[in-house]
Amino acid sequence: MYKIAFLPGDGIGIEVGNSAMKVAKVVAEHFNVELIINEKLIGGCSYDEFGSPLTDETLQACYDADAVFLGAVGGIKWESLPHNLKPEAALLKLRKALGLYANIRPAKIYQPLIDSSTLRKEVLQDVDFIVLRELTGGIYFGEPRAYDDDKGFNTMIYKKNEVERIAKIAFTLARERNRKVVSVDKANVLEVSQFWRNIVIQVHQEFQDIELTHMYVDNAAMQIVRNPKQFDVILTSNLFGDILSDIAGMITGSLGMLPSASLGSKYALYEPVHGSAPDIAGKNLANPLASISSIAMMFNYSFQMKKASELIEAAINKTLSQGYRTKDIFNEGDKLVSTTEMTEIVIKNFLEVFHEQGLGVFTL
Ligand SMILES: NC(=O)c1ccc[n+]([C@@H]2O[C@H](COP(=O)([O-])OP(=O)(O)OC[C@H]3O[C@@H](n4cnc5c(N)ncnc54)[C@H](O)[C@@H]3O)[C@@H](O)[C@H]2O)c1
Ligand SMILES: CC(C)[C@H](C(=O)O)[C@@H](O)C(=O)O
Ligand SMILES: [Mg+2]
Repeated sequence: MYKIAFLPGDGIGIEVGNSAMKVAKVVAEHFNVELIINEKLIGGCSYDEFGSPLTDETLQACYDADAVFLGAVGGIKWESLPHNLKPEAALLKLRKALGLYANIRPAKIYQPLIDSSTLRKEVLQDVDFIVLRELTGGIYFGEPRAYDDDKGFNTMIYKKNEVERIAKIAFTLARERNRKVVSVDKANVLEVSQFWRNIVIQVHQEFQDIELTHMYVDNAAMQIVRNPKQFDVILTSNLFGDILSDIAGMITGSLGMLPSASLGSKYALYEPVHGSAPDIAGKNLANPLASISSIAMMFNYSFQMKKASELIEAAINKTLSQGYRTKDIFNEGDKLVSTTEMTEIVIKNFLEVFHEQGLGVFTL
């Protein structure tokens, strides 16, 4: 039995969150696992209901769960609230409270989408890398921070143990992959980045089988678009990782394709990389695949159900190879479908790949 804290949030978070839960239920049922889904408010909708974007009740539901799924938070309606009441503050507080310092954002090209990107096919073929973003430190959390009529400031700060633990994760992940880590920083300008680089080099002493290189963040942004195949694991700080992972999103054709896992020593949260997309919210247009793929990561990392995770990914691939596309990845000749239709087709394909593999009575 596994407990999921389900926080759909705002905008398309609700639509793609529902898709994710539908898939999770079907997958669990077929693997003979009981899922208990505990739905709670977070973000703007929580502010509207309780005057706070993150309540103790929601936080407690996350502490009590085996895994958290979050849709997205934010929207125009809440943009002028004070910083601590903004929907986004809830997400940051949640990440910090759960100690989710390691954010894994895989950028992998789904073969059927190779012609849908704004980038050329030859550039994209075989691209498969991870942006490993430090998630509970850096400028997102540094003090002091404030603004008034004359000035605004934030503090980019990293402590030794924060860099050490994320660097260890990077090298460990690389060991299971192609054994290459590029640490991305701005050491030519920022002291905090020089410190980051020094610590990464120190940690690397214990991982001599892994190739370590360093790259400035401006160059890295360019290299991801120029030649993404060169990357295996990109290790970077909170702010740089936020920006680089959206760039990496375009490799997959759309932000709506990019999943993520945020892990700490005790808790785990899964969410699509994209936001609440106010421009398409409530129209059944959103691409649910980033969320469904985040569910695949949940089954893999939190429930240790690798087979289930692989079959979800196989179902996504099959759906795409059949030509089904939401609007964000649609090209002439494709079959245009809504969020809910895409979800139903992925579920149908999951059932097919499940039975094709002769897993009719799969028990863990
Ligand atoms: N994790 C989160 O909750 C999260 C992440 C990013 C942004 N946000 C918030 O979301 C709000 C909107 O931010 P934004 O517009 O900069 O970023 P966004 O990711 O919401 O949208 C950027 C663009 O991508 C499109 N898009 C995003 N996800 C899509 C999907 N699944 N299917 C199809 N198209 C998709 C949108 O329509 C939009 O054109 C803001 O309030 C922001 O703070 C939240
Ligand atoms: C909504 C915002 C707080 C968040 C971030 O900046 O971390 C988002 O952009 C993301 O990438 O998860
Ligand atoms: Mg972001």
